Amino acid sequence: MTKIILSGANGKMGKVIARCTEERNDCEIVAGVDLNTQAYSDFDIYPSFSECGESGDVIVDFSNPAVLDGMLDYALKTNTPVVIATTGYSPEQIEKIQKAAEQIPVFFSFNMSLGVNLLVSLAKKAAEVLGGQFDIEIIEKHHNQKIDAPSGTALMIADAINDTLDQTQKYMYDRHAQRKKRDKNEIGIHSVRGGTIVGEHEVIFAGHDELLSLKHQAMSKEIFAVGAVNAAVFLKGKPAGIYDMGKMI
Ligand SMILES: NC(=O)C1=CN([C@@H]2O[C@H](COP(=O)(O)OP(=O)(O)OC[C@H]3O[C@@H](n4cnc5c(N)ncnc54)[C@H](OP(=O)(O)O)[C@@H]3O)[C@@H](O)[C@H]2O)C=CC1
Ligand SMILES: O=C(O)C1=N[C@H](C(=O)O)C[C@H](O)C1
Repeated sequence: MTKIILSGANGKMGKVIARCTEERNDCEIVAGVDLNTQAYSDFDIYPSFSECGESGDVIVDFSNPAVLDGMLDYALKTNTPVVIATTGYSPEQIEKIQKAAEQIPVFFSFNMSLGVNLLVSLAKKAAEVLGGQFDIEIIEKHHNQKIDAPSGTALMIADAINDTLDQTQKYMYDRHAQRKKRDKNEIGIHSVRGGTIVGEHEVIFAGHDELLSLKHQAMSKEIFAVGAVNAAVFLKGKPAGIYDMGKMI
């Protein structure tokens, strides 16, 4: 039985995770952390990690970048593995996560769905073949409650393509102020926000008279919850290091 501490317990994803663990017999939530400490299930919710009086086997985090420092302090002090799904981190925060992974197991992915993991592989393959000849643009669409833009997944896809193309690409987030043609070595990244869109990511490779499009559409938040809970069960007992979807499936 994997005992989970749920960070962001009162958020949209936190509540889906709580529901998802109730249907499983290999894990349970023993405590939550959230600014809103109102309990809705049979575990207590603490306002911060420094006030969390429980211990668990793994922390699962869908919260806010502001939680990172306190969460990593707690995880390092108590030697607790962490599944980090939150997006919107600064480069310094990402470095901090990587440093923590030298001491504890950290599962870190901006998208916990199976399909996006495959989309990343397909986009890398397409970039290998078409990079340099086709223009690459990423369009992400999310609900109107999302705080960060572009999405963590859009950046993860762009980084994977850029790795394949030997870091030759610049990211272009906004052409509003541009008074020039598109640069050959750029990846355009565009964000749409509206309604209850769960999450869509499309990568287009636009060439002369032809266009290739790779698209993933999330139909529910459950796909992320299932991936994150599977990651928590997978992470228990693993040695220190950085893990992602590719290492789990
Ligand atoms: N990797 C993946 O597959 C996925 C990642 N995500 C990411 O997960 C994160 C959460 O998403 P979602 O559940 O939709 O967002 P919500 O805003 O619904 O939930 C976040 C929760 O964290 C709480 N919170 C914010 N700041 C703090 C703080 N300083 N200390 C303690 N709790 C805090 C919020 O409280 P309050 O509302 O009071 O601010 C809220 O209850 C986002 O970064 C999102 O991008 C989402 C889906 C999939
Ligand atoms: O905030 C969300 O909802 C989501 N965020 C993640 C991201 O920023 O990529 C993943 C998913 O698309 C849903």
